[in-house]
Amino acid sequence: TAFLAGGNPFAGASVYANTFYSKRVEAAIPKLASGLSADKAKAVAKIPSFFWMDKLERVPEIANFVADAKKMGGNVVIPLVVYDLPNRDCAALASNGEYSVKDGGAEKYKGYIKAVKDQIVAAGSQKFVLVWEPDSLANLVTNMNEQKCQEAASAYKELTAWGLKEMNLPNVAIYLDAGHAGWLGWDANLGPAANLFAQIYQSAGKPAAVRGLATNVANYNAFKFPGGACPSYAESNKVCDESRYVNKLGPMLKQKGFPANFIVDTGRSGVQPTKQQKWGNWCNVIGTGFGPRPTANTGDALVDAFVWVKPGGECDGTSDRSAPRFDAHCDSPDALKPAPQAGEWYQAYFEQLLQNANPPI
Ligand SMILES: O=[N+]([O-])c1ccc(O[C@@H]2O[C@H](CO)[C@@H](O[C@@H]3O[C@H](CO)[C@@H](O[C@@H]4O[C@H](CO)[C@@H](O)[C@H](O)[C@H]4O)[C@H](O)[C@H]3O)[C@H](O)[C@H]2O)cc1
Ligand SMILES: [Mg+2]
Repeated sequence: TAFLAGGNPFAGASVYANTFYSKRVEAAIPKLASGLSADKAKAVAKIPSFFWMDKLERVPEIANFVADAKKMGGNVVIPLVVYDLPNRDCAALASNGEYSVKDGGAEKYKGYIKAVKDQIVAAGSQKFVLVWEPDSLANLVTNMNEQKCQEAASAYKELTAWGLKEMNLPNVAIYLDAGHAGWLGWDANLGPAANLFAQIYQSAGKPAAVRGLATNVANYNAFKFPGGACPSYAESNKVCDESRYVNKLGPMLKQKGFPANFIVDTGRSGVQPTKQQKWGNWCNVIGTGFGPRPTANTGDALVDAFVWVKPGGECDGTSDRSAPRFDAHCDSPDALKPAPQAGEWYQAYFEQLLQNANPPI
């Protein structure tokens, strides 16, 4: 397709920093703890992060971004996350979505995808980069023991292949979510993961709009671990950073007929090693900082860009044991508390990221 004819959709492009996030940062400034710089917070509002369409009612925001992006002129890409599968986040409780397989969720999801497609088609030549359904396929690799994942597995696969065909548009570049080094980088998981991603790509008819995979979305791993040695929490997993993960997975996928490129979420990876007590702890991890700034100059031919997919300051899940969607991971000793519901603004977490940013903001 025209957009991807040149290969890397981020090359020579400016990435749109959306007004939904910048408004949240503006509102955070008067509440900043003393000692934190309002100017630094303002600077973060201009760093592009992805907008998560985590419910149907958020889809019309796209039109606002398209109008706003027009003012920038030049080669702009609008970054969005498609994130509303039925039985979403099937192995966890914190980010469950509005649709469930049991309750006609597959048909409702098709309505959601069509609503996104309508907005993208209406945007004419405006270009979009889509991260596709964080955690979904990764959960099918490692969590088929979870009842909600078992129940959703065929829906995840069928709806993903169907959705990619629907979204195979000339002004779209798509990266399927591929978990991260600490999730699928283990020897036991790499093969099954490569098989599943290649299978989905084939069953979707190898869509030209699919550029590859997104890794480390909403997680904290380094792209390249400082000094090369793996942190203790990586235990026996030698694939302990995203650079090793993509350079292992990429050739496996190419061999299976899926010539994937990658984008890596560096939004919360500024502090290494992290303070995770267990590598599998994913919720509002303490001590983290904004990481390497978004760029297409990654130094790795397989990696199109470093991106900020999880918007820093948006919560991973509530720490309130009595609240809906409470997941014990968010009450872990290495999770910042008290935390609001997933997706809500978490002021203290935003301040933590700002304080610990590396490189500094
Ligand atoms: O050979 N060995 O010695 C060996 C040892 C251990 C092995 O097991 C592996 O251990 C890993 C942990 O170390 C597990 O990885 C964790 O899996 C969780 C889901 O279950 C993920 O959670 C998601 O995180 C998302 C944000 O990233 C959230 O948005 C989402 O809500 C949330 O659900 C964690 O990131 C991810 O780190 C693997 O499954 C597991 O297979 C395998 C082999
Ligand atoms: Mg989550």
